[in-house]
Amino acid sequence: MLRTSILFVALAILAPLITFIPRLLLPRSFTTTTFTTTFTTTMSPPAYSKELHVAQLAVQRAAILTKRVFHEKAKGTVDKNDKSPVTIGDFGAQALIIAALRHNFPDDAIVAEEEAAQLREDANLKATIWDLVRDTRLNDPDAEATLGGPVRDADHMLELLDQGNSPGGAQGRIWAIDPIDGTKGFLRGGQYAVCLGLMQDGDVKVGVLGCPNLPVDDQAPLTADIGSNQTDEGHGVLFSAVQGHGATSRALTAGALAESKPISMRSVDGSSLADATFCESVEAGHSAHGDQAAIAEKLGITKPSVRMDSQAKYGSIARGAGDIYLRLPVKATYQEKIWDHAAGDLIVREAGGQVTDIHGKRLDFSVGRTLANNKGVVAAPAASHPKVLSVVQEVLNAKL
Ligand SMILES: Nc1ncnc2c1ncn2[C@@H]1O[C@H](COP(=O)(O)O)[C@@H](OP(=O)(O)O)[C@H]1O
Ligand SMILES: [Mg+2]
Ligand SMILES: [Mg+2]
Ligand SMILES: [Mg+2]
Repeated sequence: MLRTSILFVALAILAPLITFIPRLLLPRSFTTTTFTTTFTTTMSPPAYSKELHVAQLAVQRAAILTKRVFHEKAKGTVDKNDKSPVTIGDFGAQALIIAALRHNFPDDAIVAEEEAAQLREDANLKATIWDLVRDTRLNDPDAEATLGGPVRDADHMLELLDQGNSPGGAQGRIWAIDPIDGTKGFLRGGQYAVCLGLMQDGDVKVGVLGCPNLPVDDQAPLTADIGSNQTDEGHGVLFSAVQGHGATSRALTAGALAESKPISMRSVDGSSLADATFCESVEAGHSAHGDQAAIAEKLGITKPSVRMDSQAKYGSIARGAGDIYLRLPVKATYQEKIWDHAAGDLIVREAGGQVTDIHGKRLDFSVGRTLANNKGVVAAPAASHPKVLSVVQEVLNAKL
């Protein structure tokens, strides 16, 4: 009897200590939900995991729509005020992505490239885009439910499209959407990308790029050619990155996410640049081909440049299919748009690259809808970036 009482008293004294000491020893990321009774622990989810998941599915769903338009002869092209083209694919993809973001993150701000004004004045255009948006869904019911299911009606589609009008800036959570980057490539039958990035206080935290016309194989040689059979199973890549967690690629699907693989840039240092592959825009109006050729020559690069539309360039160098991406300004007054770079900048840096402007400054996403504080883009493996940048400056200074 006495022994049992002593045991009870000892247990009463020890029990709180047994539950308290392990809490002191565990890192803060562990939550001790039912610790006192069962000693089981659960890890808190990695940073931005929900945002990443929603972004990946939203890009996949939008890419289903863009692929349908890509394979049609009539892509419903209209000219925007700045004379650049926009298609029914751009509008439809943007509406679908904003619908998914609004469903999951109703309080977040959105900076998106397109707006609904032209659709409000053109009933046929609105109806054509609505047909596409209404009929596009992921073939996995859980994945589709994650995105909130179909858009309600054509008028709601217009309201969604116009919700990408945030001025951007340095505060809070802001998504950047380029529903089709490389619209000119899209129209030509070349590369294009569906792009989505999340910024927190002006810093890119999540980046996702859907590239329907890139080969799935990370090792496939870098080429502007998308292959003779564009519906080929071997095409379509989804690149992703979360700040501090590396970059991945996976096959782009029409339903649930495929398995991912980590990606990294090739290790090219300043002394091995002769073997490097550099890529640049197809459009001569978007970057200075002549300056870029002079830089490549000074770096001792012998292979011709690979010309490719869209942020597929960022994805391609991030997975080591190419090495350097140069985007030197054609016009001193042009301001790059944040949606043209947010996702790609993070994916390249998380894959072991460095991305700066021609002055060596990191791209600054905190000053509005454009990269007003930057000029041009120089992206390269981190070890060779200083050398590439010094040659960029040498060539540009020689012109002054
Ligand atoms: N003068 C210019 N200089 C640099 N970029 C430009 C430009 N005019 C348009 N662009 C941008 O270049 C993007 C395409 O890049 P790339 O040449 O790498 O394919 C376009 O995106 P959209 O196609 O989304 O409009 C557009 O925003
Ligand atoms: Mg455009
Ligand atoms: Mg773009
Ligand atoms: Mg675009």
